[in-house]
Amino acid sequence: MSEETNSENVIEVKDLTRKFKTLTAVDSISFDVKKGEVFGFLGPNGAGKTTTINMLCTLFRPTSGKATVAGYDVDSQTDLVRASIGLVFQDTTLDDYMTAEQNLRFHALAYGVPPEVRDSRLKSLMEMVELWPRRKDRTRTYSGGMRRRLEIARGLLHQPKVLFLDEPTIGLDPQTRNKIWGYIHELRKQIGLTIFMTTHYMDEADLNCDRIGIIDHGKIIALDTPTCLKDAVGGDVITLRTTDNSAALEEIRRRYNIEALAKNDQVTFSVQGGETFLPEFVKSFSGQIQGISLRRPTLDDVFLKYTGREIRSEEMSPMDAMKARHTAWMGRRR
Ligand SMILES: Nc1ncnc2c1ncn2[C@@H]1O[C@H](COP(=O)(O)OP(=O)(O)OP(=O)(O)O)[C@@H](O)[C@H]1O
Repeated sequence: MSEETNSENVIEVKDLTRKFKTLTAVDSISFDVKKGEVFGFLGPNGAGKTTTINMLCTLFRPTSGKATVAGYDVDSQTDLVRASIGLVFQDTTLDDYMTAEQNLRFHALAYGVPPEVRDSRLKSLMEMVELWPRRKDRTRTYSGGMRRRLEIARGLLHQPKVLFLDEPTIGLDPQTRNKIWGYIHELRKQIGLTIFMTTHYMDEADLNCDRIGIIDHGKIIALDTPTCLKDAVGGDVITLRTTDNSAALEEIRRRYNIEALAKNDQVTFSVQGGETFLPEFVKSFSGQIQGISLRRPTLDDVFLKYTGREIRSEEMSPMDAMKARHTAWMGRRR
């Protein structure tokens, strides 16, 4: 029996925590995702995105806290949660020696898709991801982009309420990335599917997500629509290079009461009405300006505002990330 508390929310997360020995990978996070939303989970490598997805998909048990997906508890109603979700992970989980169609048929059997709808569903999903003509080919002959598209089709075969996508566009060419976003938006429009996805790509999240949660060191540091997150940066972003950046920081603080950030030989700060501020600033600045630019804030600026760091500054090794994901896929609930 569903325990849904708010029919609008397809995912509800309260104080969810996951520890690995002494490391707290996810640290008491709380958020909700509404039906039909494209919700993006954004953060640097090792921030806790995949661990969160793994808990919501019932692959990892929470250390503490609670989460429901489609109204079912991720810890005590795992089978019901699994039947309600589709999964697409970064690393492929297709069987290379089967054809694309066999991979999908196998999934349909495993998920108990009724035989009378199996063929028509399979065809329409393979057509959606433009792989119907290649259905008889073994997936080991598929490109990375084709595999990801097939995995999306497979994840939808049992008509889940939520599709979880872990870095769905990582490593793909721009054309395939656009296609994948096209499918996601189409699915949301046609069947009101809820999408929960993780990404490092700030620009994609900005363009495509209804709301974004930014996670860092296991904690959600900001959560809102992309527009509201960027508005909170406080205006236009000015980036300045001078011969003496500490003197520049001091002058900006003294004259404008703004705490600028010095990073990578640059000083960054934000102001309202950048177009009028900039010429006035250049005229009256007492130091030597080597370069200056003005732009609208991006989600990178949002991350910088809340953490004082750039999102790409901390990278977990690819091997580390692969190991974590492999462990999850082996299905060991730990
Ligand atoms: N199975 C595991 N055993 C031990 N530590 C783990 C395991 N899985 C993840 N971790 C650690 O938990 C932290 C969060 O990892 P997680 O994979 O959730 O981050 P992420 O934000 O998804 O990173 P990425 O963007 O690289 O996928 C990292 O420090 C990672 O090393």
